[in-house]
Amino acid sequence: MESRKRLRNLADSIRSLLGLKTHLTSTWADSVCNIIKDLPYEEPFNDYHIRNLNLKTQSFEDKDGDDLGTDGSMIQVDLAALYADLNTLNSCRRQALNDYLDLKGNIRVFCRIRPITEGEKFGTLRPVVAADSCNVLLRLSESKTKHYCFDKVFHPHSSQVVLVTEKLTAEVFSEVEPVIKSAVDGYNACIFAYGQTGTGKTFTMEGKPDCPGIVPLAIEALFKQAADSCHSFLFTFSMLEIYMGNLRDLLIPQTAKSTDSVAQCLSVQKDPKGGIEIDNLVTIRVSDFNQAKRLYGLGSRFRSTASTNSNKTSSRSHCLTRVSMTCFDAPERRRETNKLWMIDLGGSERVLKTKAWGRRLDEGKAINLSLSALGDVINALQRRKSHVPYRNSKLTQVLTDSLGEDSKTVMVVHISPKEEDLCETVCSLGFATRVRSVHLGNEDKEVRAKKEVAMAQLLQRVQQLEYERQDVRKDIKKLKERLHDQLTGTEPSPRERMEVQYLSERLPQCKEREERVNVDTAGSFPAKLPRFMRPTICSRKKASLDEPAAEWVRKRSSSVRAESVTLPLKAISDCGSECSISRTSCLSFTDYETEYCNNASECEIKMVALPQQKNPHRTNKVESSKGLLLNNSLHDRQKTEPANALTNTSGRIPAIPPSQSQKKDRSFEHATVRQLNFNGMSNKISSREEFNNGKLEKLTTLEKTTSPVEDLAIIDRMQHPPDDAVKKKLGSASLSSFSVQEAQDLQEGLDANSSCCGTSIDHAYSGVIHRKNIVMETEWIEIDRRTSDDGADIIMSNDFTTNDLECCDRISIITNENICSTNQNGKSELEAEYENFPPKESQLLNKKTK
Ligand SMILES: Nc1ncnc2c1ncn2[C@@H]1O[C@H](COP(=O)(O)OP(=O)(O)OP(=O)(O)O)[C@@H](O)[C@H]1O
Repeated sequence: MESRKRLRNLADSIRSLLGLKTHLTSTWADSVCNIIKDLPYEEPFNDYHIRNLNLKTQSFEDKDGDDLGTDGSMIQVDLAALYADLNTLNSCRRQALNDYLDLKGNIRVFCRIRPITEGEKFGTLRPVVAADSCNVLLRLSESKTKHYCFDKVFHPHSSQVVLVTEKLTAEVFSEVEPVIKSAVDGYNACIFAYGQTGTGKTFTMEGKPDCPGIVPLAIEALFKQAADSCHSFLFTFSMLEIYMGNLRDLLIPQTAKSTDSVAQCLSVQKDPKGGIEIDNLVTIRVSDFNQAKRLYGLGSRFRSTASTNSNKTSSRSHCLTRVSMTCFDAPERRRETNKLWMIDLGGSERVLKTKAWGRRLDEGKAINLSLSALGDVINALQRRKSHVPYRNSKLTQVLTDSLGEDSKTVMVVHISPKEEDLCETVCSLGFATRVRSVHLGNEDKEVRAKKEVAMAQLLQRVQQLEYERQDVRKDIKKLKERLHDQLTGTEPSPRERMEVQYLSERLPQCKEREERVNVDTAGSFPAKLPRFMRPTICSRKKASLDEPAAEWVRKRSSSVRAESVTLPLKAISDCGSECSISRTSCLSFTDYETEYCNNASECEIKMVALPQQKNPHRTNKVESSKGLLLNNSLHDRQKTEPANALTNTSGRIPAIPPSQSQKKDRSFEHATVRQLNFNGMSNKISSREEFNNGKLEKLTTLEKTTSPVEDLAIIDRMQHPPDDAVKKKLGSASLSSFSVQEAQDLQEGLDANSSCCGTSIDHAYSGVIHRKNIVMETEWIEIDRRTSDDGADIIMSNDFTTNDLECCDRISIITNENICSTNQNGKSELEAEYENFPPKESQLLNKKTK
């Protein structure tokens, strides 16, 4: 009876859709229905969409019938129920988290106290800071103390990563994590590291290889949580610095001169709806954590740092790392595209104390000015002022759409425990209090205590929901496997049968929970909270609890959606990759090789795909090859510049492949840098350079191929100083970077431009963005990008770890003429650097951290 009614309705619908005037017969409708019913069902069963729910209903209805009660359809029904359950849990978790953050305040401020370092212990200094979990006590004098309150205080011994019950837990990061969850839920978010120079901002954000900081952990968490959700996300990565009020893209080769147009073409644009976009900022699509982490490593290397009186490797700019995420199939998210900003702010400093002058002074002033502007903006937001002075600095302009009521912000304020830094500590804590004060400042103790209880309950609920989600996901996985077995005809094992049995018993509980939650959300949440603590209409809207609110969110989201298109890239289309372009520029970051090149897109970016699999017959050719020279130029500007040493390539010196015993012989490592590099690369390429008539000459010869990793490890261990001849050469040499495969390609007359890179610092970077993304050098050269007093960017050296070696298929040598720029003592920076050779272990370690 029911099905007849449906058929009649269907006939009516079809008729009205087709606009037919004649009445369609039920026989015709029957036959259409049969056709529809017989259509193959192809769509993968991978989420909880309405289709599944319909299927569920239909299957339940048909259970009484004959043919739909099969195992396969039952599993599908169960899966649909589980997906629905997961969906419910997701919304509950999102809601609980938002309530929690509402109570905590959208701007949370933590304080981290730097430990006293080894050197400081032996001075006359004494710690002036005492702290408990939320308070900092500052001893201003013997009789006077000052008290500051924060959302959380990290003691000097608070470790970045700790081992708790055999599990690594990130102490600092765990406090930041709720913001990451909000980012997955579609909120814009900012995480700042603020503080006096040398107090550990970079340590907190970047960390070290053995104790990663907030940025790597946050990116990892983003990917994990996105994978755990039922949605598909598209992530893009960008990195820039704000140096002396100018935006610089850290993911494109930094030009040698800050006056270069490439360095200045980034500009902040605001669309009519308030969304902020940075024109020409390179945005690289990343599909997993490792890709993003590698990019972060690359960007960090190009950051402006310099030695100051306060910090040997002081960051002279604000470093902004942006991860944007887009999710099209989750209308309940706050925005379709949202951003997570992680910002390592430049160190605030008192000019009088640091005795900075010249460029260092200007940098310090620029940093202080923009920090002050940031404080003004956050303060205006906290006070809910009608005017928020975003336009007062580039930093706040860039963050306009990510700092505000509708965003989440965490600021970690860093202070030094030293007595001599007391003034700066007072300033930093004053800044932090100003940022935080209004939101929670005037609460009395009782109110605050109630709030704490409510927050603890909410947090507990979030955690509990998280566990439940994990359970459901496990169940889904099992059922999917079972379904797969069904489809492929594999017999279930007794254990699998038991699991399925168990799951079908669990499903009614899921349904129960769904109903319970529906009742919960219908009323106010959380019911036990006093009225002032319950979510406002606004926050309920934010949490998408009310249907009209969800509609509103959807409308809004279109306005904040980033302009992003995905294009198949010609050069790599064979490999099925894509290039995602944001506004003017965006790179897809796949495992294929990527190079920057002058004849590429508008922003001079070229994607190059080199064959991943080596052609076996090439090896022979390589063995027989002699005297190969690789040279390339990225920019026209550089093409016309005669300064590049690699253009002076007339000389040819036959390279003698070292014997195995030579490779292991440490004395062999005393040879010239380049020789060492390529000989180190498993005899694949031998390269020599010599000065002939005052000109640098370079010769590279391909030899035999063996595994590169093992031999490269030799380079890693080298700690010998360069000899005099090398030092001399470095004064005017340049950069070269190429892989064995590229050399082979060249040998076969393939595209020379795409096969190698490198004649200047820019090219060093092209060397970096390659399949394995490593620029490698000899141990005694470490990368440390500095900006000299005359504005030239200097890459002093490069560092790498043994882990890097494992995925290395490219070597770069950075020896740039800019290195010659002199320091205050009239010595070249490089010369000054070499005075310290051989570097002590501690020096190396110290440098590697930056
Ligand atoms: N919590 C910590 N534990 C161990 N070492 C730390 C900690 N915080 C800072 N350090 C060390 O102190 C030194 C300075 O730290 P860092 O470079 O991160 O300071 P910064 O605030 O970023 O300075 P700047 O603003 O000048 O860039 C580094 O050697 C770092 O390893």
